[in-house]
Amino acid sequence: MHVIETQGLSKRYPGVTALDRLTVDIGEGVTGLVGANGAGKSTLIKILLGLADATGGGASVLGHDIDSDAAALRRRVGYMPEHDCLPGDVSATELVVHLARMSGLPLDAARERTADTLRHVGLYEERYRPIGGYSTGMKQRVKLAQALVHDPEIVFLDEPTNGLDPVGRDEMLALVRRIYDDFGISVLVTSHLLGELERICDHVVVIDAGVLLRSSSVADFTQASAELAVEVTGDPAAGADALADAGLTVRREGHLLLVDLADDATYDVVRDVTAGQGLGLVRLERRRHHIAEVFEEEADDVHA
Ligand SMILES: Nc1ncnc2c1ncn2[C@@H]1O[C@H](COP(=O)(O)OP(=O)(O)OP(=O)(O)O)[C@@H](O)[C@H]1O
Repeated sequence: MHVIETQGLSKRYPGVTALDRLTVDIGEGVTGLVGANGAGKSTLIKILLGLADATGGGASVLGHDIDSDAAALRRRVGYMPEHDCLPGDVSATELVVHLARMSGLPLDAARERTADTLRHVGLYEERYRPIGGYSTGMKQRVKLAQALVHDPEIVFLDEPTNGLDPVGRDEMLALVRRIYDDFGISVLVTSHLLGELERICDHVVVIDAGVLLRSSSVADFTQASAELAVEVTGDPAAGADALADAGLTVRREGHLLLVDLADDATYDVVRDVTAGQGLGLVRLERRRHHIAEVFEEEADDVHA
């Protein structure tokens, strides 16, 4: 089932085309929306939420048309905006309870859901202190909590790792993944960093200057290459020579030997040759691409 469908969706500002006839279907799970700054990620989210009007084409979220059925749609979605938009003089608890009530929850349920959600995102005693004194990481968690408190079926997270240090990024990415794994809530998450999305997403949509470059599963993006990574104890140069003598195509990358994988017999040849040379085999694995490499290759093709 598709949770998001767009057909020829466009958004033109005077002098700028933020989205250019975007047609894409997005299924359940965690989907990454990737693109450089200004690629049109926030614009797409705002249009899907009904916060901005498209200038062409159409879209639906959870089967609701974004134009004719926007109120019903908004009851079922959560939104974490990109920029800092939190009032500094109220606590996380006060803010999230307030927003839960605006989403229609009775007071008792709003309080209970707020406590659960803030605990889930990792805010504990601090939740009673004014938000103005929070770190960036804590503010991002409050924004995430308010997107989840009314138990939506899909959440839009706009650059949730923005401004976080590496540890904070890892924690936030783990939280994002758990939104789907623990609660079955689908996620559309944006980032300009391909590498971080490949770790947590099932599917990735890449846009550039408002144009769809690619939409595919992360597994397709990172499909195994026809190359074996071999690591041996001892001198890698000797290992490379011996493998080449055995008829394999080998190149060196630091201490790794990269061997063209002709067929399954290549594994046996590597094992026998390294054993014959008295080299211990530390690693023998089929290499996987990283999304960033694939993306760079495609970008090179486009610009060639
Ligand atoms: N209200 C607006 N008026 C005019 N141009 C706009 C407006 N909002 C966005 N744009 C332009 O549309 C393009 C897409 O912007 P958008 O914010 O969607 O990109 P983004 O991929 O989310 O990037 P970022 O991560 O920097 O926010 C940019 O060129 C931006 O300058």
